[in-house]
Amino acid sequence: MKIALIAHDKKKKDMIELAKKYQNLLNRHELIATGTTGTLLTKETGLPIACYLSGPLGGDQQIGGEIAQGQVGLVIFLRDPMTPQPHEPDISALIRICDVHNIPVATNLGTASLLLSGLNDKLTKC
Ligand SMILES: O=C(CO)COP(=O)(O)O
Repeated sequence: MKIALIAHDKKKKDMIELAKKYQNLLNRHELIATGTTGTLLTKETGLPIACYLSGPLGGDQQIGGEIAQGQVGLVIFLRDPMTPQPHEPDISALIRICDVHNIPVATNLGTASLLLSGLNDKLTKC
């Protein structure tokens, strides 16, 4: 499954910890990410990640395009609800396109942990 990983700046530390915790699971999937998130995750975890443009430069839209084409199965998007983002329309569009195509999207750490542990359970039972 292709999994998209995206985190706003104040959530990048949480994303790194999450990726380390679920490293074995993530390793079994194809990973894509917005530019800064992906670069940081690769450096911190060694996971192979295809890095797209940085979010404010169009990375959210690139990932949204893949979701619209049915290529992404899960989105982890750790959003910062306390900081205004210059590309807010792109962020809304990304969440919307997940809803349009019924793609699971976690926008906070609690949901992300639940989704990844659920996926882990499912794979270990197979
Ligand atoms: O802004 C983002 C998502 O909206 C994340 O982009 P970066 O991973 O490039 O910081």
